[in-house]
Amino acid sequence: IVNGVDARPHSWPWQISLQVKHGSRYHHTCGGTLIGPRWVLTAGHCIWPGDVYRVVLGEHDMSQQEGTEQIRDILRIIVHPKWDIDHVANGNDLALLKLDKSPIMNDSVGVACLPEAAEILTHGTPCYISGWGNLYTHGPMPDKLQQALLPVVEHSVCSRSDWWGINVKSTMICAGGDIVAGCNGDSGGPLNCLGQDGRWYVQGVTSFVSSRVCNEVKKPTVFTRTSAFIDCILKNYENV
Ligand SMILES: CC(C)C[C@H](NC(=O)[C@H](CCCC[NH3+])NC(=O)C(F)(F)F)C(=O)Nc1ccc(C(C)C)cc1
Repeated sequence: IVNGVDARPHSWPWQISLQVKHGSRYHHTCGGTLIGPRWVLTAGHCIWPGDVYRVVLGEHDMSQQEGTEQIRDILRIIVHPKWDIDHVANGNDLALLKLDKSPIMNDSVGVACLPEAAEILTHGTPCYISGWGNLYTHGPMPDKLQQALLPVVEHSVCSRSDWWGINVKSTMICAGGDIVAGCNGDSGGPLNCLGQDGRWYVQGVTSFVSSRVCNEVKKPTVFTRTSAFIDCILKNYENV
């Protein structure tokens, strides 16, 4: 996250770190959201066939053992059937991970709320992006989870030709701008938006930013709109 701040530890208890195995060590590759006792939602572009992953929950400072971390292996990975890594602008940048067993729910680990199917964010809804992505383009990863308030950019603006144009679909949400933005490593993480009921809802899954600079003017961060995939998510819930 570019121009974010350290999150208060465990204030986004559904935020997970998706870690990929290289040799004998695992390292953070993407964010994700715990949406059920044994289910994590992340981005399709985070999953590479043949790689081995694990999920770390209750994480805050990656450089410390804080005693709140819980590590789980993944039983099953379901990438959206229409996700195409060569056509990120087509959308469907989602994957579901089934954990081998549920983590212990406590102050540091909890399940996120998902929006109603087809729900559209009202203009000006406060949304925070969270993640351990780069602090700036080609910059370092932070140790501590970062967060930033991202203003939602309505579709009519985001799809202007000098903004994202036709690369942004109605199944996506744009948020942020030339100050705050997601960056490499924030992929798959949540866009946390405050609901009318005072609860936080995960309205987006971090998908892409400009390939030139993470916080490029008129290229806000683009998220997969979770409310467009509720039926799809729930269908998998029951079947696997
Ligand atoms: C150095 C990084 C930041 C490059 C940048 N990466 C990204 O935006 C990757 C997702 C890449 C998927 C496709 N390979 N996502 C992220 O970094 C995230 F913002 F989610 F954290 C990118 O490729 N962005 C991109 C690629 C294609 C498009 C087409 C829609 C034109 C737009 C942006």
